[in-house]
Amino acid sequence: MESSTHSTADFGRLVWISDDVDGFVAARITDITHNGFQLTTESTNQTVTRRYEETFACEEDPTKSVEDNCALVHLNEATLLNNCRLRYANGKIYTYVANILISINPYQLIDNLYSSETIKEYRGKSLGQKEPHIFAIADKAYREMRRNKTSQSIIVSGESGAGKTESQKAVLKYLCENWGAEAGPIQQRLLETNPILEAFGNAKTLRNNNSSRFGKFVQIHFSDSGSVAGGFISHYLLETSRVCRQSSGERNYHIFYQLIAGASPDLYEKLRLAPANKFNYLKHGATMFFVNSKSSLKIASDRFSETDTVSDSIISDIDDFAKLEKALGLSGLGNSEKMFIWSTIAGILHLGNIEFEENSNDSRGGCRITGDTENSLMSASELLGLEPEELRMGLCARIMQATKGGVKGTLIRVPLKAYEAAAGRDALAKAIYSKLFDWLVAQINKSIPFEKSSAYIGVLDVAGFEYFAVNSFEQFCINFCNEKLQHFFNERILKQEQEMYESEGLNIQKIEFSDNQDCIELFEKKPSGLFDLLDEEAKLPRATFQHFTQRAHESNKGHFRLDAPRKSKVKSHREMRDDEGLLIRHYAGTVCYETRYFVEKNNDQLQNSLEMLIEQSSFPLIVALFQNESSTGAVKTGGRLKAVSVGAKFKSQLSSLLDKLNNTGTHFVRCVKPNSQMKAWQFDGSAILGQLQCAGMASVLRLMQEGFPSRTSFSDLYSMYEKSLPPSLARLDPRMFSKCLFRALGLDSHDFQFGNTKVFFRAGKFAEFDQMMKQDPDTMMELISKVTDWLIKARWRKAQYGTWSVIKLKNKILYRADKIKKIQAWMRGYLVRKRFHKRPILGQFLDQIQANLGH
Ligand SMILES: Nc1ncnc2c1ncn2[C@@H]1O[C@H](COP(=O)(O)OP(=O)(O)OP(=O)(O)O)[C@@H](O)[C@H]1O
Repeated sequence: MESSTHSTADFGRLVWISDDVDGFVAARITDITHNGFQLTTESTNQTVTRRYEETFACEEDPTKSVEDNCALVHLNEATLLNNCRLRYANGKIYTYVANILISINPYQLIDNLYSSETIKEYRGKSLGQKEPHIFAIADKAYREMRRNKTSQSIIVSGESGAGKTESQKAVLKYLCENWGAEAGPIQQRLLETNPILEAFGNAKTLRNNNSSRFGKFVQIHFSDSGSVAGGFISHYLLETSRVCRQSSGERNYHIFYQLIAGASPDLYEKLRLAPANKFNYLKHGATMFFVNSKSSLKIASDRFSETDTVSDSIISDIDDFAKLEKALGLSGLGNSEKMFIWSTIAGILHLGNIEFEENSNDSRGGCRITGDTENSLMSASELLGLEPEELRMGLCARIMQATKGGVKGTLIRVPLKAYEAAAGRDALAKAIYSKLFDWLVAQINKSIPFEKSSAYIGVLDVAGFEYFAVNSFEQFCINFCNEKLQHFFNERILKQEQEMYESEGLNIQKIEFSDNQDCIELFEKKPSGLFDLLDEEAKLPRATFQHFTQRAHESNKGHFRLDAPRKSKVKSHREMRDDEGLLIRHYAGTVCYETRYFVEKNNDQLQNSLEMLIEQSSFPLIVALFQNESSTGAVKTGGRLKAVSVGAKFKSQLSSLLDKLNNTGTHFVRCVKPNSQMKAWQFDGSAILGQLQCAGMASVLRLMQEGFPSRTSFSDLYSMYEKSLPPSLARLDPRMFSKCLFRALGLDSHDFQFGNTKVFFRAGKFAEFDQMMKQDPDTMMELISKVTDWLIKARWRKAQYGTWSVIKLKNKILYRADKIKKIQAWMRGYLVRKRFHKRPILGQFLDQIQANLGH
């Protein structure tokens, strides 16, 4: 609790205490001990004790909810959780914490929430003027882009299934519907990017039926006149391991099922498709289709692997395939390109069905393709434009360059063991899929070009912090990304904010927050950083994950953020050897990474023989996929192409992303997953609290409680109004003008503070601030007339005061003259009395002397 001193006045007071299930429950203080409280819980009437720091101040009326959390008297994580809970129970998924939007997934479509009518209602409205909404954030970003002439980013974060992608789609829709009309077909194409990205980049996981397995930054570019000019999508870290293997209950990328469900009979036949359970790359995960009972399209009965289906409000395999076809067409892809995509996807499925066995006839210990999967070899070759024999050779042997023995540089064929061939096959499938994804994004970008952009609004949607029972290289990269974003958030919201208060001379108490720079350095510092060590390991002739892990521990001995797995609180992690895992203390919690496949996953380059094989494809598009330098992540060094590891590529992508973010105005949307069962309107307090904490909301709340989240400089405010000002106001200096504006609006002096160059608003007062900053002529004229009125009244008051002062002064002067006369008279009398009073004494004294002398 904020105060450290507690007295009997606390008796009977309601506070929030932590609770394993609800996050916090209300309880009344019944006694105070030397280190904590004794309390009775409100709901269950139980007596409990808690340390002081485990209790949080509660509002006088805990049933009162507010749109902006900053309007509460006590800003802490308990009141935030309670406010969100109350709002969610009333069907409201959005809540502000100052300018940050919290969005809690309803897991149900809410009528009219994203309709065109709602879009109209939010246009031009300040934050706080209407109910909290993602549209209000989009509108704010747009207005700030126009006003400040700088690009803006909306950073949408949250764990898987929290609603990031839906939020991003809503922003896109809002911007396109409001300012996209002039962009013509580009607007439609921008909106149609989602079916393509989702088909190839989303999959059903245990946590989300439509989980994006890649990160993206979608930029909408605007012309000088403020209309949508085009767009650009950057993507990060597609989860390629999913192409070959999924956990039980999860699916591969949607496209595989969509193609099986939606292909016309001819296409189905041509691609030699079959139900999902006939393909190795699909059958280990869930094989059911997503269906929509209301759809007019029905999946042919012989395409089902199982009778079970899944229904989801958003996904339907057969309908989504139809949408995908349309979207690809809108993006400018013709029938031949679509056919290339379908045959590549089917080719990957058949490739996955090729199996290997050791070849006892091969004296060099090689393997061969099993007899009953020869058909799959034929199908895969045909669909990928390869010669079957070339594919067979490419898979069963590796081509290497001789470095000793014989002529140096001679190519030699090294036969592979069955398991090595299977690994090569999977690597090939993953490489083709990820290059296809890169190519599709590049096609989308080509279809939404812009000639001239004056600024953009970018929406960042990347996976939030992840922590599972087993954490591998994917979580390692995602969590590193989240550390970087958290650092950015800290810098933007917390550190810079406090520095500014100081430089502006505002007396705000310093808020402590945990700086995660040391954790970032653990990952990226040269040469001891984990990414660098991983790259170094790959250069060794006998690279092993154990050696990498050992070096990671040795090079970072004593690092606060790194420990051996045996220090973990989880038993299964403690059983890991020191050279098998890394225990990393992230800002959001400690994660134990199993390093087993780190080296392989970091190096996803295809063996030369497979790369050469693909180059021989008779399909130019397949060849082109692998020739695109930017998609391979290769860099030119001294005229030669040098392969870049996954980690190094991701690190450089992230650094350019952060450069972009640093140069834009930022808006944060924190998405929250309300429960792990994906149930509509179920609020699991404890899980939600954990997410709010991970999102750094506790420090924000403390800062907001003390600080002033909205501000503008006097000169900006003045210059915004300058052109419309009448001469009587134009004469004022910017600071004076701002003061007049504030007085005219009747703002309470407690709600704002004047700094050296800026004026600041308290939390919860954004509506007034934004009203002032709105550049629409009507509002400006209204405000100017208010200021003029106020100024006339103020001058009249001044004149009145002046007259009164003159009259008062005259009276005062007369009064004082009268009094002075009295004082003078009294003084004169006193002095005279004093003089003559002394004489008799002196006379008596002289008489005495004479008498003495006479005798
Ligand atoms: N605003 C919303 N209204 C209705 N349903 C929603 C909303 N937001 C999310 N959902 C539901 O939750 C599901 C998951 O949302 P979404 O895919 O946006 O999560 P995500 O945070 O992007 O997850 P991931 O990181 O796994 O991609 C959606 O498919 C949808 O069913």
